[in-house]
Amino acid sequence: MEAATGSRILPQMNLRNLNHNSSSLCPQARLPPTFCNVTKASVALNSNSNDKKINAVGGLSLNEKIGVLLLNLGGPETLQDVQPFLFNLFADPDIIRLPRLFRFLQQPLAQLISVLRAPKSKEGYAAIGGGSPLRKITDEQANALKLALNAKEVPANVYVAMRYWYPFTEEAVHQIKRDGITRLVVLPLYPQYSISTTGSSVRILRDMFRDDTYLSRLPVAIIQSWYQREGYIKSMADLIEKELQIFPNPEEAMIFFSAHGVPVSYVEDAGDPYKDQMEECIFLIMKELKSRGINNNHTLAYQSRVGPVQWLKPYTDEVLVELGQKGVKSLLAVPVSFVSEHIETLEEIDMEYKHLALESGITNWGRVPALNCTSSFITDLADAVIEALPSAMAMSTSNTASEEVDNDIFGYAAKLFFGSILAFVLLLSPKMLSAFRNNGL
Ligand SMILES: C=CC1=C(C)c2cc3[nH]c(cc4nc(cc5[nH]c(cc1n2)c(C)c5CCC(=O)O)C(CCC(=O)O)=C4C)c(C)c3C=C
Ligand SMILES: [Fe+2]
Repeated sequence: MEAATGSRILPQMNLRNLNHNSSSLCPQARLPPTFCNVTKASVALNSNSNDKKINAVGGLSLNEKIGVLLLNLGGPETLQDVQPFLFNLFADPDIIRLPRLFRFLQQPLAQLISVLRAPKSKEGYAAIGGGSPLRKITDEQANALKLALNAKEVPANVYVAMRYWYPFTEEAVHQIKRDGITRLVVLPLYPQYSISTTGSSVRILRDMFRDDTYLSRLPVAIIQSWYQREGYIKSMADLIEKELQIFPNPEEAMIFFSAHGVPVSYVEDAGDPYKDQMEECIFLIMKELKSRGINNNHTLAYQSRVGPVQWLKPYTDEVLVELGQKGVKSLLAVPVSFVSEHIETLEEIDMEYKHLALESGITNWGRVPALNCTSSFITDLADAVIEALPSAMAMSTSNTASEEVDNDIFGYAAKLFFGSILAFVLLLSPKMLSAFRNNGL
């Protein structure tokens, strides 16, 4: 079982500094073991007496019908879609994290915030052509991945499951059932794990799978994060190296990693490993660049904050101004949380941040494109799928992470207390609500 135990999808298990309350939970974010430990999962496969005919891919049966489920966020395709898309996003308890007692406020709050936010979002989508390119690019990535898997003699169907817009996760899962898939790999298109992205999509998958006879028996492997994979790191380094060549003095350009932010409370209270994984990811990309003789200065900042709470710092807009004031003249922006072009690269970075940087004294601006269908990257995703396949096992029906956390009386009391304050602030303070109209306060 070399593919499962030696897999490069496992090293994230070694991350320090993660917040675990229970040894039976997954280090990524208090998930049940089924969702994280592919090494354990491989035991289940070995004990499957139906696997008589064995093929080259980690001892799989030749009769397997393999599926790959790509998880992504989704985006509005037209300006009319923007408010309902935002409603779906803010109605997600992994995005607006209310304590249980206040969950009844989730939908009314989502309605309110989506209506308040829609004008600002619409402006952004209008500036990039009237809608998100995410569906088109994700479909292209799915096709490219299918071809890459075929080239490696692993025929598979590749499905796209969006969290907040079409094609919704439910549609993809129904298609998987209709196609009679017998083994599934779940691959989030987020290199780093966050409760708000991969965590949220996996939570709804788990709910769907638990309640369905066919799905609850389907062997599934979930790749929680893959930012450490050599193929991904090298592909990112290739893009950076190429883009640096465009600067008049490439060695003088500051490499500016701009990651999507999350509220600080995700990391500090809920144990989101996102920040640790992001920092390690940047370290690995810089190490790869150094091995190629590229020793530019670099920095990491967080973009796209929404609402009246503290997000991960430093903030991209503030750092850009500071760098300009300090005399940095050349800057290469590198979006690093996401592998497709989307509103936050095409509008926020290419328009808003570029404008701010030039205004602050930076004269040479560059931006690394998103990986999209870069062939070395797609080939690496295909390898990740193949390595994960042998470890697929049926999803367990054990308690969900949130149920376990909610059993903690002190956590519950704290949630009640902070929840009351949050509800008060959100519902009674129009000033705070206005924060959702713009980025941050
Ligand atoms: C309010 C909370 C939000 C959290 C937490 C969050 C985390 C998060 N998001 C991405 C990637 C994407 N976000 C996108 C759109 C988007 N995200 C939020 C809010 C949060 N994101 C909003 C309100 C929106 C809508 C756009 C806007 O109004 O600013 C998208 C889709 C972009 C598209 O082209 O349609 C992506 C992708 C990550 C990686 C992340 C946490 C790590
Ligand atoms: Fe987002």
